[in-house]
Parts: sequence; C-alpha cells; structure tokens
Amino acid sequence: MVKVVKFGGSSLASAEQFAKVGDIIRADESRKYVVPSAPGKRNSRDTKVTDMLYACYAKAEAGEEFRVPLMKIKERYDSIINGLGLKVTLDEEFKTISKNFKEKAGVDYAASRGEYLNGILMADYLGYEFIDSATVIFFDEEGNLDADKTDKVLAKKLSECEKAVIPGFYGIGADGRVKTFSRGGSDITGSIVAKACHASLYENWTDVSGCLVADPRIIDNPQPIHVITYRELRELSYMGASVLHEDAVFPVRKAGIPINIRNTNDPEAEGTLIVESTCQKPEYTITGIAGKKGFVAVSIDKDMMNSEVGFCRKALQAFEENGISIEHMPSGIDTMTVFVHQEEFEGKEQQVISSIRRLTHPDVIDLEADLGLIAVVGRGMKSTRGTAGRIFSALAHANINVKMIDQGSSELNIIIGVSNDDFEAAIKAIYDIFVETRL
Ligand SMILES: Nc1ncnc2c1ncn2[C@@H]1O[C@H](COP(=O)(O)OP(=O)(O)O)[C@@H](O)[C@H]1O
Ligand SMILES: N[C@@H](CC(=O)OP(=O)(O)O)C(=O)O
Repeated sequence: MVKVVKFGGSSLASAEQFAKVGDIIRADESRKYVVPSAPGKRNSRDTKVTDMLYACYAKAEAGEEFRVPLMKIKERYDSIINGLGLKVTLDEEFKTISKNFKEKAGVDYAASRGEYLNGILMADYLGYEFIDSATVIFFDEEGNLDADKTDKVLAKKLSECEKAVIPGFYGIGADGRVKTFSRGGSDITGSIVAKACHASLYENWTDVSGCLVADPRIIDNPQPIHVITYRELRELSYMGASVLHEDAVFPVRKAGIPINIRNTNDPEAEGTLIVESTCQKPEYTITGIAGKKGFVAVSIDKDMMNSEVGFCRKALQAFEENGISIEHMPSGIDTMTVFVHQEEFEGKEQQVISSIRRLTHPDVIDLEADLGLIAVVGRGMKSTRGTAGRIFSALAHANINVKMIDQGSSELNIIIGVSNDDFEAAIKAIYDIFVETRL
C-alpha cells in the first residue's frame, strides 16, 4: 500500500511543525511519497515564504537591492535546520538563487524556490530521496499541465525510488523555464503524484480538521464534514473553501483515489474523506457553504430578447472579445445578467459595454458592483423538499436582500448573490438554519 502525503505551509512553518510532520510520516510505513509546501505563517502576523519570495524578486526585477530580503528568507530555513539539528546547508542554493534573481529567471522560478528548498530539507530530515519537480512535472505551450507526459515520466521516476520527497507548486514549462501552478497549487502536485504512483490514498495535511461545513474565519468552530464527494468538494473549493485547491480533485478523481484532509496539529482527528460517491447520508441537509466577494452583475435588457435567435451568444461574445471570464448567467424573458469578477472587469468596463452595444443593440445595460456569491452545496438537497425555502426564509429573517438565485440543474448547489456587506451575515444565517437548528 502506498500513500501520498502533502503538507501545507502552516504544517511546515517552523522546526516544531517539521517535527510533528516527521512523527506523522514515521507512524505509517505506507507514507512513501511526501509533497511539501513552502514554510507558511507561524502566527497570524507572520508572512509566508512564498510571499517573501514574490516581494524579494520584485526588487530584483526592478534592479533594486534584494540581498537583505533574500537573507531574511534564508533565516527562515536556517531556523528550521538548526531547530531540527540537521547537517545540511543551503548556502550554495542561496548563491544560485541570488545569481538567477540577478539574471531575471522569472517570477515563477522565484516563487517555486520556497517549495524547492523545503523539499531539500524534508528529504534530508526523513532520509528520503529528493526529486526536483522541474524534472518530472511538465506544462505545455499554453501553460497548462501536460498530464500525459507528466504521468509517464513521474510514474517511471517513482518506480525507481522507494521513498521520495517531491516539492509542490511547480514544474517546468515548454520553454524550459520553471513554472508554478496558481496559488495553493501544491495540492495539485500531491494529486498528480498520487495518480502517478497509483496510491491507495492521498492525504492532504493542513491546519484544520478537514473540510468544514463553512469557512472557520467566518463561523466559529464550524462542524467538520466527514465524507464528501469530489463533485461537492469541487463546488465548494471553486467557490472559496480554500482548504483544497479547486483543481486538485481532477488527477485523483480520474484514478479513483480518495483524498483524506487531515490536521497536522490534531493527527488523531479522522478529518474529511473525499470520494467519488457514497451512500453515506450527509449529517445535515446541506454538505457545505462557501462563497467569494467581489463580483459585478451586468444586466442586459431588450424587449423580445427571448425570440431573437443568437442573442445570448452575441452578448457573451462581448465578454469573450475582452478576455473576461463569466461566473454565472441567470436570465429572464427580456433580460439576462452576467456575473463577472470585479477585479477583472473594472479596467475593461467601458470596452465591454461598447462591445455589448455593438453586438446586441440592447435597450438598457445596468451594472451593479460589490456583490458576493454564496454556494450552498449538498448531495442531500436533491431528495429534500423545501431546501431553497429554508435558505430564503433564513436570509429574510436576517434582513438580507437576495440579489440573485441560481440553482444548478444537478440540484447539487444553489448560488445566492448578496451585497458584499451582507456576505458574512448571509453565511451565518444559512449555517445556523441547517447546522445549529438542524432544519
Ligand atoms: N470550508 C472550509 N473548511 C476548512 N478550511 C477552510 C474552509 N474554508 C476556508 N478554509 C481555510 O483554509 C485553510 C487551510 O488552507 P491553506 O491555508 O491553504 O492550508 P495549507 O497551508 O495547509 O495548504 C484553513 O486554515 C481555513 O482558514
Ligand atoms: N506556497 C504556495 C503553494 C501552496 O500550495 O501553499 P499552501 O499549501 O501553504 O497553501 C502558496 O503559498 O501559494
């Protein structure tokens, strides 16, 4: 039996955390492949090494002095080395990094050094082999993961190493330069490694006891979710449940490998098991709630829109032309609304409006900014009557104005749009009605 274990930044933030991780790995012989993140925050005021690297490289790129911030990063690693009493030194590695920063090796190269260096320390600490992810994880010319090549090369390499450390977050691009996944992407590396070695389980160790019903930064002590399906988790992580990267389910899902989210600070807790399907009933009608702030609703009104063939296509073309991705698209008879990310939309607002005008000749275009989207997700909702009714009466009681409702055709989720200011209160109201009151 082989398990792949990924440890997040908070699990590796200090020598003390490294020691906990070492105990976890040594407690189970089958934990053969380890995927570390870069050291994360040691306390709420601390800075993640990845963020320190981004800031340091920005100075290097601007031609400014970057020796001091780079030495601060080295200190983080040295304190782990000294705290664990390791013999390894990173002096040569930091000389190479400094040289490559001067030669502008790229922002992805810079950010990836957090995991690379932590991988070297972890391999030394455990006595495992170190595999540089730039030699086994490949991106294609468009910058997407080259899954086939990666799986082939990585599977071969792993078959030659009984126990190994493979740093998270990065690989190599088609141009031969180091490339990272998006933030939080070590979760994806763990999933890729699990698939390549046909693991029986992918354990993802973090600082909370699994995926919780709601974000613990919004709800005090939310209940844990014991079992969740890949589809439910994907909906929640896409909508902001940052405990697992939204793309991390794909490699293992294809291979039917379950994910177990566990807590490094409470290794006895069973955490959350993520599976393809389960007949286990969820504890509550809903499985989880997640959400994101910062959306704009672009409403397009035109009389007889419903009978104009191709209207939606033309309206969407206006967004495509300007490179804006679309989040949701609720519609009425003579109106359609398109939800987009405010950050992406703001700089291109007037171009998008003029494209919509040119392509669709609408009566009115209306914009509403500062909106939050909340996803209420659950496989149990399909077979429970009145779920939507309970959500809306809870929101009405909390005096929250609902701006948009969108129920996915799979009945796995209900998306609710509210003002950014009502976002936290809306999540609390929904959590209370289903979890506290158990309606
Ligand atoms: N529904 C949720 N369940 C658990 N954690 C969540 C949820 N939504 C957001 N989080 C946040 O995700 C964090 C864990 O993810 P992350 O910070 O990326 O950890 P790591 O550094 O271990 O990868 C938790 O500390 C928590 O604040
Ligand atoms: N260190 C990277 C990648 C990552 O996955 O980190 P973490 O496992 O700490 O979320 C980041 O901060 O984005």
